This record gives sequence, structure tokens and C-alpha cells, in this order.
Amino acid sequence: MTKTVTISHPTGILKGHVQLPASKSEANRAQIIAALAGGESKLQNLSEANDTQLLQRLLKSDSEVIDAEDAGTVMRFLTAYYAITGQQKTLTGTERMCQRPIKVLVEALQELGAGIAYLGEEGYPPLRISHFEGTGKKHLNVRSDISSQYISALLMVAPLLPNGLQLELEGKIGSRPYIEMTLALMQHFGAEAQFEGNTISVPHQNYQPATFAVESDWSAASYWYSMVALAKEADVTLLGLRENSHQGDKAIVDIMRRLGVHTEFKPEGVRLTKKHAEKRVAFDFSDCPDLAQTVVALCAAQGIAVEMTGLESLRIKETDRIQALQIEVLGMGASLEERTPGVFQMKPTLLTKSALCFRTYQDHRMAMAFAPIALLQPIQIQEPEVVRKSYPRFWEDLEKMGFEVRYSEV
Ligand SMILES: O=C(O)C1=C[C@@H](OP(=O)(O)O)[C@@H](O)[C@H](O)C1
Ligand SMILES: C=C(OP(=O)(O)O)C(=O)O
Repeated sequence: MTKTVTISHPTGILKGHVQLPASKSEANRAQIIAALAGGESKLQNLSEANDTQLLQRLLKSDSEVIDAEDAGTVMRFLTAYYAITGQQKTLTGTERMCQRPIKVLVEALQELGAGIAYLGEEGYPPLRISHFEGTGKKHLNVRSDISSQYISALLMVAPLLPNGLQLELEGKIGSRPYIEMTLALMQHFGAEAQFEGNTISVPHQNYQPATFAVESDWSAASYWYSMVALAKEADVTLLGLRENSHQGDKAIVDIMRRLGVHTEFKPEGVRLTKKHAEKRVAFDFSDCPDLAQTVVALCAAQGIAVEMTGLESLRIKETDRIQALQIEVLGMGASLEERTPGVFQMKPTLLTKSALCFRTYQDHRMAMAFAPIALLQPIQIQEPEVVRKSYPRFWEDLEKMGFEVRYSEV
């Protein structure tokens, strides 16, 4: 039996306000840094997203076995947190988490003096963290082309190291805005750092407890942008988003300007209305990999040809997102192919009225990226509960905006 949701929209007209979930990326940085700061920090607007709630529970847990489930930030940030604070823990996660690499982070922490062993395959969780005997090493070379989460994890613990830390980033810097978000949050809690060229320097210093209000999630906003692009008429306000955001996924504003959505910044959030869409576009997702699925699904539905680069990290996220997208757009009559190394092209056809049922591969973003297509025709999405990772109220919010959402098991 597979849980399935059938979604349709009777009018195709979207009007109203959406209260988005708060950013899980900001929340999880704030929670780690607040724990390192000690004292009484006040974190406001932590969302119900499982990734956020999970970290909150785990930071309070005395258990020696820690299950990071499918949350990349939780796995990577806690590895550095437990290692540098000298806690004995076994860190594990879902089957998929144990296929997501962590070697770059583990080796960096080992160089700093952490005792970490692999309990399964070398380079992957589960991990056993046993002790910390500081080597006093200050300068580390770290690859930055696999996941920025390793860099963020190291940066957040860096102020605790007696000599601070100087990271030399090697290779392409993927997901760079997430590194900048980490530095911004560190600064909010009183820790200064310098990012010049490929070098990030963090002196030894103390964090200060602080109040921090998490912004709404720009990645979650991207699905509403897609809905506005596909709607017959739309006037939608997404609450709690700011023009001066820490989140790199604010790039959706510029992407969607070309794909049919006008953004107006207002004090309460962003107001989205429809505009003309281009028929052929090219985007680099190196800075905003979580937006790629939104764009692929929208372009497949709208018959927009798109060339994409910067998708390398998609293969090691909640699922192999390239493969998942290739399979799902094929069902829509579109093709997604790597034409030359690193350059993907999607050739769409205009959507036919054939029945569409999308699989989600235990990936919240597969569900949310394809859901907007329900504005064109009724669709089905399998395992709809995957959205709990970042946006648990996603289906309820669709209903509030006039979608019909029916659950079944087939
Ligand atoms: O640091 C973060 O909060 C994140 C960084 C990105 O991962 P990578 O750095 O692995 O690309 C992003 O895809 C993920 O959803 C959240
Ligand atoms: C990749 C993601 O999350 P994480 O790496 O934190 O599991 C995501 O939310 O799209």
C-alpha cells in the first residue's frame, strides 16, 4: 500500500496570504550556536519542521545514541558539536543518511584532535565520537565542492578552539550563501570572522547568548512562486520574508522574474503576481541547489526549455535528485539530460492531459516541487508525508488556497 494524495484546483485562481514555515537552515545554526554560547538565548519562530524539532530534541538528549534521521544539517552540525565539546556519542541516521558522505568533515575534525571512528563504511555515517584532545592545529585545507554543511559545521565550533581556525577552501565553493549565513549567525551571537578569497579565519572568542528571530523559509516560498506562475490568476502574499535575507534561496525572486512571477517587497512579506514568462532560460544553481527541483518541475509543466549548471550536489541529497527528476519529467513527456559534463538540458513538451502520478523518493522537495502542477490538471503525489522535513503544513496550506486535497492508499 502506498499513501497517495490527489490534488486539484477547481478555479486555478490563487488569492490570499500564506504563513510560511521558518527556515530550517537558520533555525539549526541558531540552535547549535545558542547551545555553544551557553546562558539564555531566545530563539523565536522555530518552525514545526522535523529537521528543526529533531535538533531541538537531540540537543537536550542525554542518550549516547543519536539518530539524525534524514536531516543533513543535524548530522553534520552535531558531528562537529559533539566532537569539539568532547562528548561520547554514536551518531546515526536513516539508510539514506548512511549513504551521504561525511569524510571531509570527519577528517578535518580528526586533524583538530577529535576521536571519530566509522562504524560502517569508511567516509559515511554511522560514526562513533569518543574524545577530543586538541592538537592546537589552526590551519586546515577543506574541500568545498561536496557540501557546504561541512564548512558551516567547522565554522560554528571554531571560536571554541584555543587557537581559532583558518579554513582554506579547496575547489569550487558550492552553496556559498549557506556559508555566509553561518558567518552572519555567528556574528549575531558575537563571534567575528573574516572571509577573504578562499580563506575563512575565525579567532578564538566567546559567543554571547542573544535573541534571534528566524525568518520565513525562502526555499518553501519557491513552491508558491511556482503556483503563481501556473495559476490562471494570482495575487498571493507570502508572510515573513525579507528583502535583506540571510538565505541564498532568495534567488528565487530573480529566477521567477523570468519564469512568470513579479515580486513586490512589502513590510509583511512578498506579494506575488503574474507576468510574462520566457520560453528558453539558463540558470546556475551552485548557490541555491534546493531551488533546482522547483524550476525543473515548473519548466516541464510550462513547456520552457532550460539549461542548468551547478547541480553536482543534487546527487547526494535526500535522494539522487538528478535521477529522480529525470524519471519524473519523463512521465510528463519531457527529457532531462546531461549534454556535456555538468551541463543539463531539459526539453519539455507542453503538458498533455494524461494522468500524472509523481513519486517522491523520500524527498520533501520532490513532493512540493511537483504539487503546483495540480493547477493545470488533477495529479497524484505518492508518500505525501515527506513534507514533514521542512514544511509539515504544506498540504493544509494548499487547501487554504483553494486546492482540493484527498488522501488515499493505493
Ligand atoms: O547548510 C544548510 O542549511 C544547507 C546547505 C545546502 O546543502 P549543501 O551545502 O550540501 O549543498 C542545502 O542544500 C541544504 O538544504 C541546507
Ligand atoms: C538538502 C536538504 O537538506 P539536508 O541536506 O539538510 O538534509 C534539503 O532540505 O533540500
